[in-house]
Order: sequence, then C-alpha cells, then structure tokens
Amino acid sequence: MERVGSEPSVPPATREDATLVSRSRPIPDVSFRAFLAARDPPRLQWASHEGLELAGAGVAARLTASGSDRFESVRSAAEGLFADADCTNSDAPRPRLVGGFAFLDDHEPDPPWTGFPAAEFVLPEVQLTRTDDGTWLTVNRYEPGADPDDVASDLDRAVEAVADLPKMRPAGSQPGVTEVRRPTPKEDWTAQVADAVERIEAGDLQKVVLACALEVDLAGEVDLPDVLERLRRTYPNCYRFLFQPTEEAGFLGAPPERLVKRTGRRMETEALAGSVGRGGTPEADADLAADLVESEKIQHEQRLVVDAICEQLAPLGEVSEGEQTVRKLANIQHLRTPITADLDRETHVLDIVGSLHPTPAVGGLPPDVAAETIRDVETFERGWYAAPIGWFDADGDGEFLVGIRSGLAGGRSATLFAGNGIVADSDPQEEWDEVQLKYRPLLDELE
Ligand SMILES: C=C(O[C@H]1C=CC=C(C(=O)O)[C@@H]1O)C(=O)O
Repeated sequence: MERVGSEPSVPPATREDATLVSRSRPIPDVSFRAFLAARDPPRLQWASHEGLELAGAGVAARLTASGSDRFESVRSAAEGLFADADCTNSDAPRPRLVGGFAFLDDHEPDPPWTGFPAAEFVLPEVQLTRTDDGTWLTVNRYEPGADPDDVASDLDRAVEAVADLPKMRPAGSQPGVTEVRRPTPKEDWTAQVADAVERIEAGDLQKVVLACALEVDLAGEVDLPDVLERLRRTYPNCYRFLFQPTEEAGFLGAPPERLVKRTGRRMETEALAGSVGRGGTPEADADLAADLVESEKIQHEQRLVVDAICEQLAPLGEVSEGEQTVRKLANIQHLRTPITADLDRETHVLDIVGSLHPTPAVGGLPPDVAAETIRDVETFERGWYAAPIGWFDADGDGEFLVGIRSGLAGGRSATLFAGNGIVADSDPQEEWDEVQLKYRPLLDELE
C-alpha cells in the first residue's frame, strides 16, 4: 500500500520512483452492496443516477491536501500519479481517483471528522465499475517497480473473489433510532436566522445557507452499504456516495445536486435552491410546486445562485443557462436551473470544482462574508457536509456532487446534516420545517 500525503499547507507529493500499473476485465454483474460488505474499510462508493457506479476497496494511492489551494494541490499530485501510467484498460474501468473536500478552507480532521482531511482522494486497490454497457473489475498498483504480471495475477484473484458474490443481495432493515439530540436546538436556530437576517439588512450579506446537525443513537449497528442500497430505491434520481476511511464512521448520503460534470470541453452544472415539501395528492403537490415557482423570495434565492454560477464560469468559456424546472424528490421539491459551458481550453475538473465551490446554494453571497457568518453562527463542524465529493481521471474529466442529504454514521450512532438558504425575508419557522425535511432521506433509512 502506498501512502501519498502531506502535512497541512504542503502540497501532496507523489513518489518520483513509483509507477501506476492498472489492469481491468469485464465481469458478470455483481451486487455492489455485497462487494463492499465483503471488504474492510477503507472503502467507498460513488454512483450517479445517469448510470455510472463506482465502488472501491483498499488503497493503491492516497492524495491528501489542506488549505484554500487544496483543489490545485490534489490536481498537481494526481498529474504525478498518472504520469507514465501503464494502463491497458478500456474507457469505463480506467483508474479513477475518488474522494472529496472539506467545506471550509481551514478544516481540521478533528472528531467527529477524524479520518477526513481537508482533501482526500483514493485510487482504490480494487475498483468496481458499472455503466449501462457492463461491469468491470480493475486492480491498481502504485509503487516503485510495480510489475504488470503481479497486477495481472492480483486481478485474477480479485475476479475469483467477486465471482462468489451474489448478483443481487437484499438490503437489510433499518437499525432503529433510540435517541435524537439536536446540537442546534430550535431557539438557537431562530437566533441564528435572526442574526443572518440582520447581517443581510445591514447590507453586508445577500444570502447565507445555514445548517444544523442531528445526532442519533441507534438500536443496532448500522450497515452502511445496506443504507446506500435502500437509498437507491427511495431516491433513484439522486446521487449516492459513501466514503469510509476507517471502521469508525463513513460519510454517506443521497444528494440531488450536481456540482460539476466535465467531459472533454463540455461541462454541466446546476443551480438547485428553494424548497417545498411534496403534497399528499397530485393536486396538492402541484399547488406546492406552483407556490415554489411563484414565490418571489424563492425566485430571488434561485436567481442569486444562477447568476453567481454563471459569473464564476464566464472566464472558462461560453456559458448557457437552461430552462428552470421543479425537481421532485420522494419527500421534497426544489427549483432547478441547468447551466452548461463549452470550455475555451482544457480545464481540469478540479479547477472547475475550485472555482465553483461553494456555490451560493450551500454557502452564500458574497462568499467570504457567508463563510464568516457560517463560522460565527453554526454550532457544529461542517467537515465534508455540502462539499464536493466525486471522481476524476488522468484526462481531468470527472464528476462531483454536492455532499448534502448526508451524514456521518458508524457503529450505533450517526450525525446528520441539513441546511437552508436564508435571505432578507426568511421566516425561522418555515426554514426550520424545510431543514427537517432534508434530514429525512438518511433518517428514514435509520429509523
Ligand atoms: C443545503 C441544503 O440544500 C440546498 C439544496 C437545495 C435547496 C436548498 C434550499 O432550499 O435552501 C439548499 O440550497 C441541504 O440539503 O442541506
């Protein structure tokens, strides 16, 4: 196992004498849940509703970084890792680095975020890839004198090991919740919203997304791959991810929001902001959607996000704003505007991630004043919550989701996170109710 890391503020370095060797093979389909269940941490999963599913176990290489330049640091370390790689894989099972970033630049991996540096990307030892065209197993090795024959033998063994796994495996039941604690009680939330509104009225701030945490004790041990499988069924049109560095806890969720997808010179993102619940009947649901579209407050919130994203992307190429729609999930609906860009030049997906994060859908405007407000008023550590989680490859293509509808879970406990955009006319009670809806995806899979 090769560890490639850094002390805070020092860019991660890859070893000059190490070479990446990667081999892959198509395999009959296998349950990703069974693959993960059979492996100890570190393990990870990342899946998009558009078809790509990745799972990984073990570490061939790990890139870590910290500080505000963590996006760039990871990109330059990855260039070293991928340089002169011996990789005969076809496109889908090519080696992909999977990981994420902390929300704030000054993040430290203190409890409960132990094991989650400000940036960490893993090239899994064994990588499972599923697309609409099939399923593949990849073995990656990054070390001095990495031998292609050894990697081919490792791949044979890995293929044999997964051959015994079931194709489908039912997801078990919820562990059950015995106690719920709120590090941000409702009175504190009301005061936080009032504080944010005051800052907005003073003219320093236009919008800030404030979040809270919910701590739950569980009746039994939580099985993280099981939770992901249940989330797939309830939220089929959302992303799913798990990043689990140790046995202790994994960060997981089912976010509806894309931060960026880059394929060559094309990039796609979206503004997702403004929420309302789902109605019990088609009529009630349509009325709620109409309230969302017609609300001046929510349209203002959405416009701030769209304009900020378009402005951030303008230096990179030709930006187009698509038509606004209502994005309906099992328990909530949001305003959504797709945004695309044709890039003028090769721009690594991490450079785009670095310029977009945090969008005002999870941070605020202006970004520095919003970050200061978040630090001043929130009563928990965001860690990787609402931050970019995704994958990228040797060409700088990749896709990142926004780590919302998420939580840290392990053993018999979990901490869930949820937030809401606050603007001048925000009502603390309404915002509180919407935040409760955003805990539901994960909470329902634990209760
Ligand atoms: C910050 C979260 O949601 C964002 C995404 C969609 C709608 C949002 C809103 O209505 O405020 C938030 O911007 C969260 O789920 O924790």
